[in-house]
Amino acid sequence: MARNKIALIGSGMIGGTLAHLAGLKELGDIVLFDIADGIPQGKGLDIAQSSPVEGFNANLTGASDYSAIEGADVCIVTAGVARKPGMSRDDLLGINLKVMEQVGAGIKKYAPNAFVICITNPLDAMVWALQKFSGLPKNMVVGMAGVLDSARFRLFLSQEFNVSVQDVTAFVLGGHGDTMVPLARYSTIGGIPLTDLVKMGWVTKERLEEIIQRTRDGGAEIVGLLKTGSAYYAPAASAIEMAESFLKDKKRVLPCAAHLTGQYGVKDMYVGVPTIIGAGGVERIIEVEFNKAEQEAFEKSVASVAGLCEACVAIAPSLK
Ligand SMILES: NC(=O)C1=CN([C@@H]2O[C@H](COP(=O)(O)OP(=O)(O)OC[C@H]3O[C@@H](n4cnc5c(N)ncnc54)[C@H](O)[C@@H]3O)[C@@H](O)[C@H]2O)C=CC1
Ligand SMILES: O=C([O-])CC(=O)C(=O)O
Repeated sequence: MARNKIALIGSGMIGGTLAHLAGLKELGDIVLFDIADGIPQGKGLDIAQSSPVEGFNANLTGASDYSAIEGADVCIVTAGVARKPGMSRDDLLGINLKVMEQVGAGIKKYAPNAFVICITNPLDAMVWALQKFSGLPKNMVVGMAGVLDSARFRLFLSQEFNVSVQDVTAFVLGGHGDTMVPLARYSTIGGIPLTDLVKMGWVTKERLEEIIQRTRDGGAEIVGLLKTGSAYYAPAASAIEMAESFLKDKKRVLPCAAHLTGQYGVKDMYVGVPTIIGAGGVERIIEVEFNKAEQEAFEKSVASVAGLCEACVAIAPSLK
């Protein structure tokens, strides 16, 4: 059986890490693409030279021409710019929207059957625009954010409770911005909801709220430390988990920015919700019940994403 083909559109910090992880996991042959000629070729060659040491088999190539992504099974999009300290993700909208238009055209022409995972920020608006620019089926275009935000929440919880990260589950839904919605009721330690752990005296409500706020600020905390850009190891690992679920038809239950057609009362927008990802792309959207406070927080987050989509339409009226 021929190997899968994985196209990485954008070969910066996340793109390079994606290529390394996809190689180590033998997910398929990898094409790195970037407009900065030399970078994708150099990173591809460097990672390929690690393969005899690590013992993985994958062809890695770099390109600055979209024809190289022809027939890709998966495209992971990180093309664009990242924020620096003092900026919000939303400040990237104007410049990255133009990048999504080019990327969408390239995918439409050369990889119309691919499963597309968008990472570029501001995530929910960019994946929405990318789907429209590419014209690919909505279930085959998805945004990565919830897996990352939930991983951050899981790490902070495992540290707080001194338990293995493997025994912590978490759901962070809504938009990938300051209004994201970490759900304590649907996040667990060994299957026990955090709200029960508060009742059991394992953690106070106030301390849990601090951990939730640190999760919301997780991206900014790293931007503040790195100063030159944003997180890339955990974002890459998160997108690889989604790609693997598609390629191996694992049907993982993962929070992703998915196209909504009325679920959660939202229409024609991408927002973070629990999904099932398998060979059919986003195969199912899981609608959990919200209590009043959760509903209000989710609606606030959706309103913020809607504002960003409107800002996109103001720049690119064809998106309407
Ligand atoms: N969704 C999420 O959870 C996360 C999203 N991000 C976002 O991911 C994006 C990428 O982050 P990094 O890899 O750290 O940035 P980076 O700056 O290291 O890499 C971006 C790459 O895109 C390339 N590029 C720019 N315009 C292009 C175009 N028109 N066509 C093709 N390539 C183009 C650049 O040459 C550069 O190599 C940023 O927008 C960042 O905000 C970052 C972390 C998490
Ligand atoms: O914070 C940023 O700009 C990058 C990002 O989305 C994250 O790490 O969550």
